Amino acid sequence: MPSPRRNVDARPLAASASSSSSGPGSPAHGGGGGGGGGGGGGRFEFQSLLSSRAPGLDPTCTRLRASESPVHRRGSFPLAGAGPSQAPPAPLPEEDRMDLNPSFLGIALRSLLAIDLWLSKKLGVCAGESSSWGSMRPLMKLLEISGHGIPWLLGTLYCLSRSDSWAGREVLMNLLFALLLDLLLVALIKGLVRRRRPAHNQMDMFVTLSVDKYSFPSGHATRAALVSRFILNHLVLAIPLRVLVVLWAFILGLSRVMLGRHNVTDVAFGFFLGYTQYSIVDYCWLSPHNAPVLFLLWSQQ
Ligand SMILES: CC(C)=CCC/C(C)=C/CC/C(C)=C/COP(=O)(O)O
Repeated sequence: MPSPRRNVDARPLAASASSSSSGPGSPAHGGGGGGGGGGGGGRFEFQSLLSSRAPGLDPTCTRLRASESPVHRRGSFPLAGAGPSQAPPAPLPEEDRMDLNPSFLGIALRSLLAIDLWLSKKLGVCAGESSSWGSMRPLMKLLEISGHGIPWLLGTLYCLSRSDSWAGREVLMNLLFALLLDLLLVALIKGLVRRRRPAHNQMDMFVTLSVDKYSFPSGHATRAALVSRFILNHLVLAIPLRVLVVLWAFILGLSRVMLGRHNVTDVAFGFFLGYTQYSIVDYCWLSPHNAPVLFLLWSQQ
């Protein structure tokens, strides 16, 4: 649902004509059709509406022969009083042409974004104490801490310091590597994309980095997917516990939207990124064979 970047100037054409031919709002400047003319023909639809409906306009507009019509002369627009000696208006800037003629991909992305914003707002039922599920907010915030970077980093370091087997150390060393890689990638993408958190979010999170003012992707969702995949692959757990790990990851992701911290796409991409990060960690798996120095250093601590 593309929306024209500039509003349509509803002034009579004669009034428009008195201003600059490429001024804001003037069709020559790319002001799209008022009736939702974001499509390729929006500019000309707007022009023909004006020339056919507005009474009392300069007759030079209506006297235009078909061959002089702007439909035939792309990039120009007839102006009241504009004589043949006047230079034709400059052609539309490239970015305006793209705006008026959005690709299928552009429309699909904008529609997805609109659905995303609408759904995220609907699901943000714990965004504030006065929200419809506001009483659930403390529970959601507890879940938030369960997926925060600090407890996971400190917990891993603690277990590493207590581990007395090489196998245990190897797994924990890789978990530490995974958590650091996750922090780095999420910070990098947040800094590049710079998508603002939803307007209904209250910024009352426990210890954040400066990039955490941005929402894409959700760091909690990446960690949930990464850690749960890691646990499922490296810990021998009974089936009910495995189900619990998957449920935790899913509910943690959902809670990000319910708390109003994120839009749905932030969480969906976060899950995808976390899942992919595990594949990277698995591919670069650190062991005493390929990273002996790391393991020796740690064992001397
Ligand atoms: C070693 C180091 C740089 C630790 C920093 C740990 C830390 C403060 C992580 C931030 C975790 C956080 C609040 C992420 C934001 O999650 P979203 O789901 O809101 O994106």
